Amino acid sequence: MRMKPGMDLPHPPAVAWKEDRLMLLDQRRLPTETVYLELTRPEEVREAIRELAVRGAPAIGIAAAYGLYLGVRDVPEGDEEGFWQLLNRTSDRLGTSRPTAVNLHWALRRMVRRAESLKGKPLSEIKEALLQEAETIRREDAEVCRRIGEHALSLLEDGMGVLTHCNAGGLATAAYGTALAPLYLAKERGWRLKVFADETRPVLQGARLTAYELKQAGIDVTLICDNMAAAVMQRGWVQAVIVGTDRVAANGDVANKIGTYGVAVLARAHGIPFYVAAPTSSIDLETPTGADIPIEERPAEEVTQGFGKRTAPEGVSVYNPAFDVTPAEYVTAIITERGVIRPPYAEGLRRAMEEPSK
Ligand SMILES: CSC[C@H]1O[C@H](OP(=O)(O)O)[C@H](O)[C@@H]1O
Repeated sequence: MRMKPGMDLPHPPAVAWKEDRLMLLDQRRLPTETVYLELTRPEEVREAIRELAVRGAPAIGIAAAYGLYLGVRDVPEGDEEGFWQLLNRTSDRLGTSRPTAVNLHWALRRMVRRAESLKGKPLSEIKEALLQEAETIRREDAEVCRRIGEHALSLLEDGMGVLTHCNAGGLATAAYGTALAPLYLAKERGWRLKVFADETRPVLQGARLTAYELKQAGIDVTLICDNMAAAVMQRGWVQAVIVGTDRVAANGDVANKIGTYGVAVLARAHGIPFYVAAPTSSIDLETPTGADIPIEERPAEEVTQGFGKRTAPEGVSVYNPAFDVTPAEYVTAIITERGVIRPPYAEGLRRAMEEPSK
C-alpha cells in the first residue's frame, strides 16, 4: 500500500463524490459489510454524521462540506436572497450534527467563506466553486494525513510496540488517517511495529475499524479490550501510544474518544510517551482550555444494547459521553502536518496555525 497521492487504500474510502451525489461508506456496518450510502440532500448527510455512518473528525468535516453544497445546488439562478438564506441555514443545521469535533465547524466556515468571496458572481459560479472547495478539503486532508505520518514516524522506532485508541485511521479521514498514518508509512518502509488496538467501547471503533484497517494492510495488530491496556503496558509490550483528536484547545488540552484520558494516565504511570496526531483543522485556538470543549453525550442504547444485543437491565441509568479531555500535561507531543509540537503548547500551537505547511 503506497502512501502516495492516489495510492491504493487497504479499505474503501470513507467519503467519495460520484457524479452528482455524496458516497459515504456506512461505518456502522463494518467490518462485516461494505455498504455505501448515496446521499443527495443535506438532511441525509446530517443524519449520517449523527448516526456515525460517517465518523472521525476530518471525515465529518469533509462530509459536511459536501452536504452544504448539496443544500444549495438546486437554488434557481438569480435567487440571490434565497441562496444566501439557504446556505447559512444549511450550514447551521449541519453544524449542530455533533458538537465536539471542531473540523465540522472548520469545514463549514471555510465553505461559507469561499461562497462569500464570490458574492455578486452568478450563482452557478458560486455553486461550482463550493463543489470544488469540498473536493479541495478532501484532497488536502489526504496530504495532511500523509505529512502527519512522516512527522510521527520520526518519533517511533522499528520493532516498537504501539498502542492506539478508537479509530484515527483512513476511515476517519480522506485517506491514511492521522494516528494510523505513521503505522502505514512504517509498513511501507519495511518496519515491524506491533500495534495494540483498544476495542474502544461502547461503539467499538477500535475493534470494528482500526483492527479492520490494519489487518487489511497486513500490519501486526492485536485487539485488546479497553480494560487490558494497563496489563499490556505493565508487561512492557508498549513503547509508545498514539491517538487522534477531535479538538485541541489553545492550551494543548485534547478532546478525543472516551477512554483516551485513562490511556494517557496509564502511559504516564508506565513512562510511555503519549502522542496526539492532530491536523491543524482539529486545533481550535478560540477554545481556551479543555474545560471549554463541548462533550457530546450519546444515547444510552449504545451502552445497554450495543449492536442490538441487550447487555444491561431495561431502564438502568447510563452516562455515555463520547469523548473525554486529556490535560496537556499528559501529552508528550502533538504531531501536526506542520511538524511536532512539544510543551509549552500555547506558543507552539499558535505558531503552527500561522505557518504555511512544510
Ligand atoms: C482522526 S479523528 C478520529 C477521532 O474521531 C473519533 O470519534 P468518533 O468515532 O466518535 O467520530 C475518535 O475520537 C477519534 O480519535
